[in-house]
Amino acid sequence: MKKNVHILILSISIFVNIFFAYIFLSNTKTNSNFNFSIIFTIAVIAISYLLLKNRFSELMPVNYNNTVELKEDPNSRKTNITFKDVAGLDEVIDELKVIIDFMTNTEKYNKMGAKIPKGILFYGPPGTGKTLLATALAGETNSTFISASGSEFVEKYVGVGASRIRALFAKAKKSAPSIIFIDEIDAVGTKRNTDNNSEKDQTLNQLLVEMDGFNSNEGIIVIGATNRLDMLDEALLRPGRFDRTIHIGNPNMKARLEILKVHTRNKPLDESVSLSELARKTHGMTGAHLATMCNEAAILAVMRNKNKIGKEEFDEALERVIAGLKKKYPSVLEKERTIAAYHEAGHALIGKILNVNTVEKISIVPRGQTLGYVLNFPKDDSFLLTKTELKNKIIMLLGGRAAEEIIFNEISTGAENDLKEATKIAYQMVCNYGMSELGNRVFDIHMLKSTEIIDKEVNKIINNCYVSAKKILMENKHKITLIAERLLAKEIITKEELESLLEEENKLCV
Ligand SMILES: Nc1ncnc2c1ncn2[C@@H]1O[C@H](COP(=O)(O)OP(=O)(O)OP(=O)(O)O)[C@@H](O)[C@H]1O
Ligand SMILES: [Zn+2]
Repeated sequence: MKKNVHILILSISIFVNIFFAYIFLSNTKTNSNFNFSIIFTIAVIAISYLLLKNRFSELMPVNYNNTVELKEDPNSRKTNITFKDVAGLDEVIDELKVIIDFMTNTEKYNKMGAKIPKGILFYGPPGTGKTLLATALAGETNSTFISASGSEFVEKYVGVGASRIRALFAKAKKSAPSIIFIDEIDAVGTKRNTDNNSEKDQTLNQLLVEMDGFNSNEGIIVIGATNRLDMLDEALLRPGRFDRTIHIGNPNMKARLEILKVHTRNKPLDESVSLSELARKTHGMTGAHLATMCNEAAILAVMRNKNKIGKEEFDEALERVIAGLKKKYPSVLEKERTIAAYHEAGHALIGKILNVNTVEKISIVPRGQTLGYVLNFPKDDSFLLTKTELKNKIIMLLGGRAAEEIIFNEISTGAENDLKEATKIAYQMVCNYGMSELGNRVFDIHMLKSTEIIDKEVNKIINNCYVSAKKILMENKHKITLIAERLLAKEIITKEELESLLEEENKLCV
């Protein structure tokens, strides 16, 4: 209520109070008047008291009054962060542009009867910019950014998770256009139990109900973020809910350079600082690490009374971040990176020499559990594979381990998936395709009393293929080194780069 109205009411009630007190004192002789005066006086005093109480409580400091609602909710705000603040995620940003167009030109889509996704799910390692990207999307579309964390529904608000979800959506509708961002959505979104009764499941059910309940043209987009896509309940990923999933991975060297540029944008840098050199040295780091590193370097420069941040500060800041990382993932940065480079070079070189698949890209940018990978596709959609083609596949799969053995005289656990795949193909050759010395027949492994004869044939195939892999790589040892060194310097080699690298080498050898 407005302050002036309050004062007016108070004055009137005091005046009426005095007036009736006067009537009461002058009319005590008649009983009915007496009773009326008493009741009325008490009522007026009570009303005055309540009004006064409210007035005082408004004047009290906020923390004495625990029913006061925060006027400015820090979790719901307009933001001026835009895509200019997000670096190295150009492909993701391109994908999000259609959402921006929808939120800013809703009519155009409505006319065509086009439905835009209600929910987008960002998944990938921590610190890669998922929250930042969601905030920037709100900034670009001038939407209200409403954020919540999945864990707060089940930890902080035990028993009220479902109603918090309802409130979240109600707030979003009231302040549309808006973006609801639910970080750590896995805390509420993991697969449900069959009894559906737990606090988490009730919260998840409410989230599903709310997502079904709003219309995509109401100007609300829900963005979820998780590091564990595999743990989510499928119901969340159904059309009309989080039907777009976007992977946000660790940045490669080019992306790291862009991120460094963003985080040094308003920092005075000394000429000695080379951002590309820093991008090269920060392999395995996320955007969050890079942001921390730039900030640490700036703090060091202030402490040293410098007016510009120099190379020394960056080197020291880098060491601090790496020291933190090393504690978390011992030796991921140098030793494993080198092993990964030679391992992937082994796969790629054999793929190229035996013409197995088209090698599209070789990378040692860590992804999930793997430290590197060779992206390769079959040359055509062939339905049939020959025995030689299957064997060549196995040789290529074993090329990673063979390269490790040749170069380091030691093997690592990095070949686990390769071995699984190679063994699977070898079993199929023996049991399904009749491609072993056991003849042109199939075997149902579950019907056999002993798998000894099968295992023997499988071992023979694998061992022969491993010998072939080592032979090929030994004959081309300098090429493995060439590819691995390029990988260590650039992290990613494209199909074209691999071709010209090997061509140059061939010319030199002629
Ligand atoms: N691509 C990027 N461009 C610029 N800055 C980035 C980028 N990625 C991360 N950062 C910096 O790191 C900070 C933390 O990133 P953010 O919180 O968005 O990561 P996240 O993926 O949401 O992590 P989490 O999974 O831990 O919530 C950002 O505020 C920003 O300073
Ligand atoms: Zn491998």
